[in-house]
Amino acid sequence: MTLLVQKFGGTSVGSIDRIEAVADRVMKTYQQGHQIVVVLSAMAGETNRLLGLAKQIDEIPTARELDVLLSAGEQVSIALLAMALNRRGIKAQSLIADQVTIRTDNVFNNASITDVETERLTALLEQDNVVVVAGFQGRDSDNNITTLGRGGSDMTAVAIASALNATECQIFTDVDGVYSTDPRLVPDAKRLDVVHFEHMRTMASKGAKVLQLQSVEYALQHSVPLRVLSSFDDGEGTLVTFDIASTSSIVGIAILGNQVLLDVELSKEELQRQLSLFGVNVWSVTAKADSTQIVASNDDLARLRLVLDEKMRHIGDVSTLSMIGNDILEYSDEIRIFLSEAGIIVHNNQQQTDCLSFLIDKDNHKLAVNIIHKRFVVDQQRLDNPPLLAIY
Ligand SMILES: Nc1ncnc2c1ncn2[C@@H]1O[C@H](COP(=O)(O)OP(=O)(O)O)[C@@H](O)[C@H]1O
Ligand SMILES: N[C@@H](CC(=O)OP(=O)(O)O)C(=O)O
Repeated sequence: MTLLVQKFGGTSVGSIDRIEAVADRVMKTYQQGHQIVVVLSAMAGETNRLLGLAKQIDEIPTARELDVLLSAGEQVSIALLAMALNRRGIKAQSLIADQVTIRTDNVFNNASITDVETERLTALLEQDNVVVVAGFQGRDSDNNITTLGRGGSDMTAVAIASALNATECQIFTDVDGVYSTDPRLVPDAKRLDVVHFEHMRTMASKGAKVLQLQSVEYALQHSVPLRVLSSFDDGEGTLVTFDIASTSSIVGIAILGNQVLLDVELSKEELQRQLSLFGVNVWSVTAKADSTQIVASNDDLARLRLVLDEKMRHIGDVSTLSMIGNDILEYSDEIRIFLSEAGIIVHNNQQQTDCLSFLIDKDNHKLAVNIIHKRFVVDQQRLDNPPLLAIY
């Protein structure tokens, strides 16, 4: 008998019909003789709806109360799925994180899991229950509700899979695996059968939101077998693996959107001091002649305004385009030329061993990712693997 942890994201449980479809899928796996812990996100749009309510009260709501509010979304979806399974004659119980217990540190809104108790999960599994656990939430050492940061249900699933030594942690979502780039932006994107953990980590850190970054890092550290699958269709999905199996040097392209480029009339040192004092994280800090440019998340704009006030000027909405793979640093100049020929301005660029990143205007990111993907993924793979000549 194998033990599987199956996580279903917001779109996969976005309506009663979708929850019924998840129940059918879970029932099928259960009837094949597997033990299953299901981890659910809130129904699609629900976390944002709750966030919107909070912002009507306060643009920067109290962090503790925000977690009490946002964690409510997952409590709804787990109860509905457990009911749907019960109605099918399957024993199922839903548990919020506090009931499991899933312990975290005390960083409200962005907590890290420190420990998952297995006693209650194991007891329920041994009594043939499907256990349906609320993702995204935990409990700190003072008994407060915490949440794990956006996309945090992936983290819940991986931590439970690790604690229970599950055979596989399966992340079911609205695409049928990890692609060479976001298939919603690039119709030509290719599904990867396997992707190496290190590359997956870089892709997640650069905006490929199909897996949450912390969950990939946790799975890597704790050797949790991880697979991304479609909750809509059957198929093998993408296995995130420790073996290096990729034949081509370029693995994929990630886009990190929702960023702003800001110019601040402060020295780099003074700005960094202010940011760390107020605990605001920014992605890049570049000293200019009389000011400092930073790239930050749009979500932090209200807090940055509070800290920096009139010293801060909003230059524009930007995105980071990153190409990930082995031995790719040699492509840097070629990509810059290619982008400039397409009329796309590169505000800044960075490189690390397996990744090249370019900061571009948000309005250009769809065009940029499409042309870079065609030139460096589709055409390159054609060159690497020419089609065999047909012999008649
Ligand atoms: N390289 C990629 N491969 C697959 N999907 C990607 C990639 N990059 C971005 N995505 C996006 O990730 C989405 C799935 O993540 P998310 O919306 O968080 O799902 P869920 O609601 O199931 O947690 C896909 O719909 C797709 O648009
Ligand atoms: N509901 C949370 C947690 C989550 O993981 O959601 P999803 O799996 O839909 O990305 C969020 O919206 O961030």
